[in-house]
Amino acid sequence: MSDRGVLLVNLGSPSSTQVADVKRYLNQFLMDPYVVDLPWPLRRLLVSLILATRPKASAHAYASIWWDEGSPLVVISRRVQQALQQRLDMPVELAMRYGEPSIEQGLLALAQRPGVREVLFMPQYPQHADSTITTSVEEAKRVIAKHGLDLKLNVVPAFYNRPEYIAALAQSVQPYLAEGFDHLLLSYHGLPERHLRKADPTGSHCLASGDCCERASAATATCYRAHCSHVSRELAAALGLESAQWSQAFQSRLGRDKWIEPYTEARIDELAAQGVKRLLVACPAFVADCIETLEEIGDRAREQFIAAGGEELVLIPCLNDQPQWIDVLADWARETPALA
Ligand SMILES: C=CC1=C(C)c2cc3[nH]c(cc4nc(cc5[nH]c(cc1n2)c(C)c5CCC(=O)O)C(CCC(=O)O)=C4C)c(C)c3C=C
Ligand SMILES: [Fe+2]
Ligand SMILES: [Fe+2]
Repeated sequence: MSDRGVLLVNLGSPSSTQVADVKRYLNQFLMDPYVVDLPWPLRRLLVSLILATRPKASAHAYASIWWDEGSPLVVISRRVQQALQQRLDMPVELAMRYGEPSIEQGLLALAQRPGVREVLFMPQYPQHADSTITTSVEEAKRVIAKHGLDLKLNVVPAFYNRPEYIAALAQSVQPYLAEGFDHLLLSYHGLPERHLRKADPTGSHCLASGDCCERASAATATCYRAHCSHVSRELAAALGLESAQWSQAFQSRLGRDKWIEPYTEARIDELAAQGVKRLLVACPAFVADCIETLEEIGDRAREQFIAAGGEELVLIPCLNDQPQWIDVLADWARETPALA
């Protein structure tokens, strides 16, 4: 038996679609200083304002996509965990940064497994962001210190540039292209521009010019937008697409700050105005379908596109528990070098 265990980590969902549960989840999520990066008093004030109205609207949105077994994100992640467990000779646990199963529960479960001393910490995010990966790693460190766990954390980094990920994504998108399409929109989760600047170790590269993300720099290693652009370019190349056949945009903006552009909402209207009738949308910031894909794109963006003159918007499912993706995760778990 291995001295390693795997912890798959994703964002998490409310425990139910009740407004009170959604409110509790949003409070935990938005009070995370890596997500709303304001000093505590301002963060508390802003989040309290958001919590006055958003839980009701979000609960309604969650209810529209909820499955009998629970939140799609958590149910799919659980399926991935189980499928991965069948391929690996080491324990595999699932954890969510917000809600349950928590990172604390996941790490404690691994710590109780005889012989496990190293955790392969696998955040399920293709692109780096402090609001996703950094906060999860920091939470894991906090839990290890709090319980004095004898566990080493081996973090598998964002995989935007791993050819196996691009190949699995291309394989999942290809059948939809084969059915005919006018345009493929790659819609990524958005991020406040301020987060990009903060993550830039050079302090001067990100957003200094329109094409900063197309040029290699010391900032590239932690630049969310550069990672998205990399995935888009590589995916389009793998699919043999011409530049006019696809574009990239950013969804899910919250609040009044400037987030990275172009916004998906604006792009949907532009594409309809350009005469696109059959629009395919893939969401490569997510490996599991969730409220952001199923409700925001599959329901709301579809309605918007049709109202603007489009005929059909097809949401391409995330990698979810597709076998080719589970194989990739299993290979990465086996091949990640042990910590010294
Ligand atoms: C300041 C707000 C937010 C930042 C920054 C942010 C970054 C970010 N999020 C994801 C992935 C997911 N986000 C999801 C839901 C979601 N995201 C925000 C806000 C920010 N996200 C909110 C308020 C919500 C909840 C839903 C809503 O009320 O609209 C989800 C889905 C969760 C689910 O249960 O299905 C995912 C996944 C990434 C990758 C990211 C940074 C790049
Ligand atoms: Fe989000
Ligand atoms: Fe950048």
